[in-house]
Formats: sequence, C-alpha cells, structure tokens
Amino acid sequence: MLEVSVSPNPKKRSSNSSHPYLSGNFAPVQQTLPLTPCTWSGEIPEELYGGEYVRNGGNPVTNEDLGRDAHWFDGDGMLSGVSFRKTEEGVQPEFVNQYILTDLYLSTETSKNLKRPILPSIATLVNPAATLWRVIFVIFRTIFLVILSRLPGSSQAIKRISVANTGIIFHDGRALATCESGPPMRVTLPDLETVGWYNGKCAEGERGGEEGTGFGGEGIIGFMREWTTAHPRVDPRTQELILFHSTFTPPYVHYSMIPATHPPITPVTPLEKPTRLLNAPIPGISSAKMMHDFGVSFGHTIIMDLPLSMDPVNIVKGKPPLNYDARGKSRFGVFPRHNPELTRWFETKACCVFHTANTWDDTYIEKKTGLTRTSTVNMLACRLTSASVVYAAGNIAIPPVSFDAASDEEEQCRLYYYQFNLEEEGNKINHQFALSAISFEFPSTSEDAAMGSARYIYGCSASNTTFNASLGKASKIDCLVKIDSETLIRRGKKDRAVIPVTGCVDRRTVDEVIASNNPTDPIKVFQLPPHHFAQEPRFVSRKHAKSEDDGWLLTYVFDESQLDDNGECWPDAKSELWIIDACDMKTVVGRVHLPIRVTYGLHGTFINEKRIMNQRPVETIRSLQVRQQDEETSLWINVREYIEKLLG
Ligand SMILES: CC1=C(/C=C/C(C)=C/C=C/C(C)=C/C=O)C(C)(C)CCC1
Ligand SMILES: [Fe+2]
Repeated sequence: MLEVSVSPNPKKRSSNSSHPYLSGNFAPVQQTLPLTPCTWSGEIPEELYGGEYVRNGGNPVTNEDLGRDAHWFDGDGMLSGVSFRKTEEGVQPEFVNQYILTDLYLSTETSKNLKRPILPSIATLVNPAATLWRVIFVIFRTIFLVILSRLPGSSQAIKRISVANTGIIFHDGRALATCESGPPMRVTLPDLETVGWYNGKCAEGERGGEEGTGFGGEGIIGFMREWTTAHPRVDPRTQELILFHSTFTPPYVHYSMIPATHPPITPVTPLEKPTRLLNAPIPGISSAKMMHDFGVSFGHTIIMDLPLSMDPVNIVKGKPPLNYDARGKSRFGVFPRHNPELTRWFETKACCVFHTANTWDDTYIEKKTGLTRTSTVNMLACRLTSASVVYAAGNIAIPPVSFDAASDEEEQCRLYYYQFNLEEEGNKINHQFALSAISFEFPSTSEDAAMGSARYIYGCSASNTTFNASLGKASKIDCLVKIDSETLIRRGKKDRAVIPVTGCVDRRTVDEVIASNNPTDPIKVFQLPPHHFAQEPRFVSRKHAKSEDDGWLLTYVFDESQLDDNGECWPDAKSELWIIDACDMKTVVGRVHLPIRVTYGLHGTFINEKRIMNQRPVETIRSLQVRQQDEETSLWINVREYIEKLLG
C-alpha cells in the first residue's frame, strides 16, 4: 500500500503556465511520500545496498501565481531519495521525498496568506528590465515579512532566509542540505527529516556536538557571515570539511575548515592533522560576489572572484543586484589550504564558473631541503562565456553585449583546464583551455579520486542547447558525458594550436562524439532514449574496482511522453532512477520505478551504508507548529493576516 500524503498546502495550478521552469517536469510536485517500496527492473549492484541516493532542488510551496517572476534556482528545498534497504533476500529500494523544513517553509505553511514566495525571485534580482522601484519593493516586502514573522503571534520566526535547495553533502555523521543564502541544514537519512541549522560545531536538534560560537561569529552581521557556499568539499583522506562564506560587506569572503570528529579519526601523518579554522578572512576581494563554488586540492584552495556580482550596491549604480559585467576580469585566488592570508591572485578573461570539477597539486621533493613543494595547482571547471544561464533559467531575455571584445567568444559552457604557476613570480596561468567543445555542466568525479588524481569527469550535456535561443524553453539534459581529462590535458599541452583561453582540444560536437566507435575515445556519451531527460549523475565505485571508472552513474530520468498537449505532466506521471554502467557509458544496469515524478532539480549525491549507520544521534526534528490563537492576540492576528494578504 502506498501511503500518500498530499502537501499540506496544495495549490491549484492552471495548465498553461508560460514559464518554462514552472511547467512540464520543472513544475513542482504536490505530493510528499515517506519511504515507499518501489519495483525495479534489471539489477541493483551490491555496492548500493544499505545506501541512499538523494537529490536536492527547488519545489516552490507557494505556487499560486504562475505568472510571477520565477527562476530554476528559486523554490523551497525538497529532497528526493531512493534508499536501498537491505532485506533477507537482498535489497528493497524505497522512494522518499520531503520538503526541507526551513524557517521560510514553516512560516509560509503556517501563514498561508501569501500568493508569492517570501523571498524575491532570482529572476527579479537579475532582470535589467526590472525597474528600480520594483527591485526595492520586492526586497522591502521580504524584509517586512521577516520582521512580521518575528513579532508576537507568529508560530515560526524567520531567523534564516535560506531555502536549502541546492546541494546535499555528507560530513562527519551529518547529511547537510546547502544553499548560498544560509548555513547548511542537517537532515536525517534515510527518511529525510529536517533536524536543524548546522553552525560548524553542532546542528540544532542533535544530541552531542560541540558547544560555542560557530560560523558567522557574534555581532550584527553574524547572520550573513554564516552564509555558506552551495558546494562545501570533504577531503577524502582527512575527512575535513572545507567551505567559504560570502557576504555583502568587506572583506566579502570568509573561509572555514571543520575537522571530522565522529568517530575521531587517526591522522595519517602528523602533517595531515586536521585543523579547525572558522571565518578566516580572504584578502583581496573588492566587492560582493555571487560565488557558488570553489576549488580545493590536498594542499591548496582556489577562490573564484568572477565578474558576477550579487551586491545591493549595484542598485545605487542603476544595475540589477545580480549583475554580470562582461568588461570585468576573472580572478582566481590560490592559497595553501590552511593559510588564506597567503592568497595569490591569477587574472584572466571575464567568464562565469558555477562549478569546479576537480583541483589537484603537482608536487616534487626539493633536493636541498627534502621538503615537498608544489610547483603548480591545476583545476578543471565548467567555464561559461557569459551569464546567459542565469537569465535563461529565469525566462528573461539575455541582455545583448554591447562591445566587441566580449562577444568574440560564442556562447559556450565547456570543461576547462587551468594550471596556476606557484614557482615563478608574477602569478602566471600556465595553461587555460577547453578540453572539449561540447556543452558540459554539473561536473563530478569519483569521490575517492577527488582533490588528487581523478581522471574521469562526469557531467551533463545536451545535443542541441544554446542559451541565446532558449527564451521560453528550458534547457534539458539528454546526454550524460564522461571525459578522460588526463588524455585531453596531455593532448592540449602538446598541441600548439590550443592557444590560451579560447583554445579547445577536442572540437567535435556531441553528435560527432556519439557517432565515434573508437573504444578508447577520451569522451564517452550516454545518450538518453528519445523524450527522456536526466539530471546530475553521481558516480558510485565498484568494491574491487579495476579502473577509476569501474562503477555506476545514478540519475533520475523522466520520460516526457507523459506530458499533455500543453506540455504539462500527467497527474500520474512517474520518474525512474537509472543505474548506468560508467565504464561503457551504454548499459542501463537497473531501473527503479518511482511512485511519483521527480522534478528536474539541482545536485545529488550517494551516501553509503556505513555513513548512514554512523549518523550522529538526533534529539528533536523540525515540524510544523500550529498557531495558538488566544483572545489577546486575535486582533493582532487579523491585522497581520490583512497585511500579508495586502503584500500578496
Ligand atoms: C550547458 C548545458 C547545461 C547547463 C547548465 C548550467 C549552466 C547549470 C548551472 C547550474 C547551477 C548554477 C546550479 C546551481 O546549483 C544544461 C542545462 C545541463 C543542459 C545541457 C547543456
Ligand atoms: Fe551548484
């Protein structure tokens, strides 16, 4: 029997929403399910037993006004997971999806008077056509609603404004949902209940943990200094968590490192002893930036200072708060992992980088001293030649670039190789070129190989996408790609035609790569069948793997034959979780048939059995509180409701 609980606030949806990221399989799901047994076909590898695949993404709970400004990266965080429960016969996959009970979600659900989400849409913040007054209005509406939530009579105060809808990671006994506008939020596995905000020492609601001030520290802007990158990284050797925090005031970026203590691990060598660092300032950044991700190797960290600003000061300058300056520069700040004060800046052409794939050091032993030294730091990242995706994902016309220098590169989103020279003076970038001409995003590697020798980078592509042409249509993923970075980097370093910045090693299109039947091709594409679309794939290694890519890719897949004539999903549309052979990038080893559909979302991860068993104990979980209405407050409550309805 399926136990179906309809979201507490089901809102009617008209069928012809014109926003591409609110329709089809981007439209939010209305149902949440507790762990629900699923049927499956094919095989489920033993390596998945006892583990869980979880994917995060926005699922706006306030979705009444379909004509509102909306963006793919907005919306209340919802986790969708498949847990591979061990049974006597083997395994039983179970599907679960739950909202993350953030302050914003709880406040929305208890008030129910709002037609639009509490937070402004990224679409409004980035739209050059939005008037100054409109931007100021949406920001003040949010501030006002936050203040209202903290006055008497409110059952849920909004203390943090993150929807926790972007990433999901596991560190030190905690599964953490992430988003740039707040600290990480702890959730339980496998049932995906919300525990509480994590401050680098403990999470609200958990038993144990450490006491004392965490991310953000004390003081008035502490609430902002705890905002954490969507993509903190865990060192596969030391299990340290490395992350940074972006704020609107100088020095704009802080950096933290959290050791793993559950259970305490024995450091491999004294040098690798984990150190705690909380909110160390990063010097050299001159304005507020949208910094989604960063790079970190075993020895070095790379902060990206790109011309994509997220800065209230922009409003005063007559620009949208979220603004891309094609005339600007991209700067990469490289520093020894424990010493942000030693940051060296490497400057290059303007670009956008949302995600890095891997970062690693080239080291040697210095003869004189016998010490290990780093000659170069290398990074693979998805480089975009413009911010088009930020506009396209909000259904906003992409503003034209008005001068030639910036438009000499066509619209691209490619996997790039950067090599930063640490030995010579002058902060030189030795190499910067694309490995392949195909569009490539949502990069990841085998977790064990990250920060070091990872050879294969997995990611998403599309056989026909450019962002310029995409207004009114969403970009969807119909190809998963595996790139042998080692081979392509070697080729690029040799080939004199691969010039800095704009050069590209493998110039084939996706179709040309698919047509190749070379078994040692450095690029392999898993093409989805017609009408099928995938999401970010995550790699799980085989136990006694023969090669780095000996394992599987997990991804949710949706068959768009389940759309009606208006392009909307049938009410009973369903998704599947596919288990794909990462070695041949052809065979679908197994498919788990899910009871409902899973929207096209953002990032996912696989958490293995050992980690799930090893979660830190939890004392309380978050839940919806029903508002107590007593006589004294009822007049005030009526006034509040009136104000909320007025604000819409
Ligand atoms: C080029 C390209 C894509 C680009 C995606 C991008 C640029 C995604 C950015 C995501 C972010 C910033 C997520 C936040 O967590 C798609 C859609 C995969 C389709 C295939 C081609
Ligand atoms: Fe991301």
